[in-house]
Parts: sequence; structure tokens; C-alpha cells
Amino acid sequence: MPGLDINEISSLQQTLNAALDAIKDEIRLGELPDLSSTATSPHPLDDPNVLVSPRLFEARRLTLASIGQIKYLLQVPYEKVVEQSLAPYDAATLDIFIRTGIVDIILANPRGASLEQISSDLDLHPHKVRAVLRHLSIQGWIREVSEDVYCANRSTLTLRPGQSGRQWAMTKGKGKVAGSLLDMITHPHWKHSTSITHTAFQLGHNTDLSIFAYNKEHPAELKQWATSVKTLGSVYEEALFHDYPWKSLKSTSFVDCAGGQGYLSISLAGILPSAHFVVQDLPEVISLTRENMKRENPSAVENGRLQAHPADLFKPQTVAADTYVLRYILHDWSDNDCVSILKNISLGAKPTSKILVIDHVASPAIVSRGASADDGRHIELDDLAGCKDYTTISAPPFIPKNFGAYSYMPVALGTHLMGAFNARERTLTEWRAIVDEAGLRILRVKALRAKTSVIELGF
Ligand SMILES: C[S@@+](CC[C@H](N)C(=O)[O-])C[C@H]1O[C@@H](n2cnc3c(N)ncnc32)[C@H](O)[C@@H]1O
Repeated sequence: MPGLDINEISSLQQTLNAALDAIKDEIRLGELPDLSSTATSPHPLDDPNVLVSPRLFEARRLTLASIGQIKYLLQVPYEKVVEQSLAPYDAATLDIFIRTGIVDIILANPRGASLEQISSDLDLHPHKVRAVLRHLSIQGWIREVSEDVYCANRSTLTLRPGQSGRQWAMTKGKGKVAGSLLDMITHPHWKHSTSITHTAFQLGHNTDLSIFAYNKEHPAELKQWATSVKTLGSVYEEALFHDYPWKSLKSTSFVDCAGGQGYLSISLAGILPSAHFVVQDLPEVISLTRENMKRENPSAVENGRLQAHPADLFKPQTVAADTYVLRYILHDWSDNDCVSILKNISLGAKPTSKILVIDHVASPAIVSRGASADDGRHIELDDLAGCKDYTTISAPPFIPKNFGAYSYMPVALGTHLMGAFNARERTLTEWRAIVDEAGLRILRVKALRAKTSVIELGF
């Protein structure tokens, strides 16, 4: 048939089948429960802090990437345009689901909540509630078990109060930034600027302030923003502690640069009992950090093993430590600012110090007809059978190097970082350019069973 690349569809089918076989195999070997879309209790695969085997982790990446590529092969382009232009309603319906309390009613009724019950309990119009619920059903947030009766599923569980999904979703503002992105990148005076005060954030919020200065003036928003950022760290904590060899660093002193409310250092203090930690951040954040530390580990605060001090990333580092950690920091800043942050750390560091950058390492979206990997290695799914140490596989033919649809979250987050900070997620080539410019070296990059990696820097 003209235009139909039979090799491509056959290759993707083969990749998808192999990935699904590996998932089934690993579920059996790991004695994990079967996956079910009707289950109402979480599966170990649902929690990023339950570490699944490296082969299972990679097989899931590959499955989601293959499904994405198959969809792009088959979907009618016009319908794809319509679907994508309607994407703001994906965010809007999720927001309505949580903020009106519809999700809580559905969660409280394990056999299903009827449209009538939901509408009358919340005093909302049933036609409007139905539109929202149908939208959410086709995206897998709930199940319509009989006409107009809705049940929770495994995805709904992350929207329970206190859960990471709900905490992330409660931070507003992405719509305003996205709505001003076109004006930002075509702005007559700002279009070539990389300043944090020349972004869609300023245009969408009608302010001159950077997102950090704006949050300082809006303490409730600062608290909510900090809570959602915290989820990005806490959901990948097990992967970070397990897949990166913290103990072999033999480091006794850490500075957690722009460490926010100190959660990373609080957790690291638990696994490295003889190390000392200094968390640095802006003065308005450090008071929250101190409260957290006292609540979470009072004895480490009393004996000085956990400290919090105000410090500016753009001033010379004053603490000499074995290790400096920058988690989710450099992706908020332009290249020049990143170079300046790294140079300022270097001013206080020892020649033997290391700097650990914990951030996403993006890959280009190149699709090749042969398997491809960033570093020239060739590792297939079955090479990971029985492996305990995590390593990434190479992208098979017709799967993008960045695993395409699987990378939606970091790629979209990168777009948001551009709109909010004039920053971005970087590829290894881009990381190298910054590190070279700062007079440092990349010692190694350790991928994690997460959306982030650890980039180890030295002098
Ligand atoms: C995305 S949060 C990351 C927090 C923390 N590293 C973590 O992983 O949870 C960015 C942090 O940078 C801090 N920050 C922004 N500008 C700063 C500056 N000039 N000096 C020090 N900290 C700064 C913010 O207050 C915020 O806590």
C-alpha cells in the first residue's frame, strides 16, 4: 500500500510485543500482582518509590514509547490537530475534578458514585459534571461502570488528599504561563533575552517580578509551589538513594545548595549517619527549612549534623565541603546563570570536592532505523534479565532516542521551565558546554529509575 512503511509497523509491533513479554515475565519473577484497570488498590508499578527490576522499568519505558509511535503512525493528522488544540481541557477537567471535590465523592463510594448523587451533593449542573467525567474517563482517571455511574481506579488514588499527584495538581499558574508563551518568544524586546524576568510568567501574571520574587510576596502561593516541587523530589527518592552509590562517595560534609525545605538532606542524613549537612536557600525559605528539620530529625539539628543557612547561589560559596548537591536547580536558570552558580560554588570548594547535579538529562528525539544510544553502548531489554544494577537500554529501531511519548513529562516540564524561568531541560551536550565554561569536568552520569539522573562534576 503506497505510503505505508510495513517495516516500521512490523518493527514497532515486535518491540511492543517484546516489551510486554518482558513485563509479564518480570511480574511473574517478582511475584507481583497482575495489572488490572479495575483494581482499586495501588500496584507496585504505580509508586515510583517502589523500585521495580531494571528490566521491568525499561520494558515499561519501551512499551509507552512504542504505543506513542504506533499512535503517530496511525492517527489522522487533522484529528491530531483538533485533539492537541483541545489539550487545555485535559488540565481544566483534572482541575475541576479535584477542586470541586468530585474526586473525593468517587473515592468515598467504592461501588461507584452516580452523576445524580455527585451533582446534588455538590450543587452542580449534571450536564456539566457529566462532560467533565466523560473527559476524565477516556483519559483513564476513572471508570464509567454503568451509564452515569463512576468508579475510582488505580490512577485516581494519586489524587487523594496528601498524595503526590494531588499536591502537584494544586499548584496553579501553568495555564497562565502557557497562554503567554507565544508573546514571550515573539516579544519585540525580550525575544533574545534569557533573563528570568523576561518570561511568559511576567506577561501572564502582569508583574515585573521573577517567579521567586513574586512567590516571596505571595506566601500562600510560595507554600503551595514548594509543596508541589517537593513531590518531584520525594517520588524519586528511593531511585536516587538506591541507584546512585552515596556511600562510596565517602563524603562527610554536604552542602545542599538551594536545598529548599531541606527534604533531600533530611533523608540523606538518615542513610549517611556520620555525614554533616548544610542546607542553603533564600532567607524567606530557610525559616521553613529549619522548622522542617526540627520536626523530622530533632537530634541531628541539636548536634549540628543538620543545619540551614541563608545563602545566595550568585554569591561565592562560604562553606568548604566534600560534596555540593544541586537538585532541580540548574534547570531553573539560563546557561550564563548556571555557569555563574557553578563558578561561585567552585570558589568555596576544595580541589577534591564533587558537585552533584540532580536533574533531567534530555536526549534528542532522533529516530533511527537501527538501535541507538547516547553513549554508543548497545544494551537490549533481555541484557537486563536478572540484573540488579540499573542501566538504560538503547532505543530500538523507530523508537526515538528520548523514548518519545514516555518522555512527555520532562519534555513538557522543560517547556514550562522556559515559560516560567527562561530555562530548560538540557541534553548531555548542553550540560557539557556549561560545565566546561565553568572550568569543571563531568566525571560520570548515573541514570536513575526516575525522570532524573545524577551528573557528577569535579575539578
Ligand atoms: C525547584 S526548588 C528546588 C529545591 C530543592 N533543591 C529540592 O530538590 O527540593 C528551587 C530552589 O531554589 C531556591 N532559590 C532561588 N533563587 C535562589 C538564590 N538566588 N539563591 C539561593 N536559593 C535560591 C528557591 O527558593 C527554591 O527553594
